This record gives sequence, C-alpha cells and structure tokens, in this order.
Amino acid sequence: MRVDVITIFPDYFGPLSLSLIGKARGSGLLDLEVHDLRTWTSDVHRTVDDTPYGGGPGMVMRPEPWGQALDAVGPGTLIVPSPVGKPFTQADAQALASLDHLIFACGRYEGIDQRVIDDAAARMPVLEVSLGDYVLFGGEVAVIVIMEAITRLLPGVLGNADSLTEESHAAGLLEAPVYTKPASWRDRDVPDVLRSGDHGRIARWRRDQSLLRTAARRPDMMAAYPPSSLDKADRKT
Ligand SMILES: COC(=O)COc1cccc(COC(=O)c2cn[nH]c2)c1
Repeated sequence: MRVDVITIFPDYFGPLSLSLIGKARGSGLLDLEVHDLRTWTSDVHRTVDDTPYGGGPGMVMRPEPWGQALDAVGPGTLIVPSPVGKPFTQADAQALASLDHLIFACGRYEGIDQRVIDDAAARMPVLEVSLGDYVLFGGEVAVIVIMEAITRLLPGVLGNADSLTEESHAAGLLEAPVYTKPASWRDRDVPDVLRSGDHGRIARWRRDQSLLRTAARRPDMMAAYPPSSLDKADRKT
C-alpha cells in the first residue's frame, strides 16, 4: 500500500516510523511518504493560509498549494480528517486497508478552502472523516490514528491474525474482558470458566460478556447488531 500524507507539520509523523508501522514500512507492506505542503507555495513567505471570505475568526488554507500538491501526489483515495466528516469506523478501516493508494490531507486553522475538496472529487474518491465530536488543532493526529487502524489490518503486519476476528467492532460487539496470570491477584480471581479448558463453555461465556458489555456501554451498537455485514453463520438467532 502506498500512502502520501500532505501537512504543514511533517515532523508530527515521526511516530509512524516506530513500532508496527515502522516494521510494515521496512518490510515493504507500507510505502509511506510525508510531504510538506509549503513545497507547493511560490511566495517568499511560503504562505498557506489567508483570511476567510465572508469574515469570521481564524484563517483558511489557500487552494493553490493544495491543488498543486494533490496534482503531484495523486490520483488516489483522498482522506481528509475533519470535524464535519462522516464518523470513521472499523468498517471504514477495513475498506481502506484493501486499497492501493491513500492520500491524507491534514487541514489546519478553520479548514481547507472547499474548492480543493470539490476539485479533487472530480478526479478521485474523497472521504471526509470524523474521529469524534470534538475539534483538534489539525488533521495530523487524526491521520496517525487512522493509519494505525488501517495498517494493523494489512496482511502480515499483526503476528496473530486471529486477534483481528475476535477484537471489538470486528463482529459488531465489544470484546469480552481479558485475563492472564496470576490466577488470583489482590484477592481477585480469574473467572473459573476461563480456566476450565471447556472451549465451548468459554466461547459462550465470552459471547455473553460481549453482549452484556455492549448493551451497557454501546446501546447504539446493540441496536445495529447483528450488522448486515455478518454472514448467516455468524448470526445468532
Ligand atoms: C475539508 O476538511 C477540512 O477543511 C479539515 O480542516 C480541519 C480544520 C481543523 C482541524 C481538522 C482536524 O480534524 C479534526 O479536528 C477532527 C477530526 N475528527 N474530529 C475532529 C481539520
């Protein structure tokens, strides 16, 4: 997978060269390049923003540098983290993980001139995605989050691919609680069922815990369960 990131703060992406994402890059699974938007400015001050038409607080990112940047690195699927985007989900991560070329645009200030989005949408898929109902200083940290969600789904990145099927949101439910040694810790014991060796009983216990946890914390997910994406075999009557 090829990923281009366009930002006015390229140093934000140091973490992407660490840990699993670093390995994915090293093993050729992920070809990531971070670009400084100011590369595509032509004035001596390398200006990337200007005052908003119609007035109002703050600054807006100018269209010219973005247009030239996207011309240079595109076409691909353009992802723009934004407070006004569609909520980003595990299903989106799954879908994006199967694509060949992703381009991330990191907005700052009050946002990117809308014509950049409209112009890009005329020649490539554009997804404006929200990570939550809050506002960040810019898209950079959102890109790191999205990149983690996608990269861990790439074949060969996670040692144990089984963890992908059981994890939260993969089957439309929150994952059951997990335990490890010691069997007793500060007078708290691991549930006996998990030490029973009865794998059918353990699977049922975990399913029940997932349903209880999802009902208590995420009624929205319960209402949507089972997601239409699950095949018949996964549906529980
Ligand atoms: C067309 O899109 C844009 O102009 C994007 O512009 C901006 C402006 C400020 C901050 C951000 C970063 O995204 C979020 O704050 C965000 C994402 N999820 N939840 C909050 C992006």
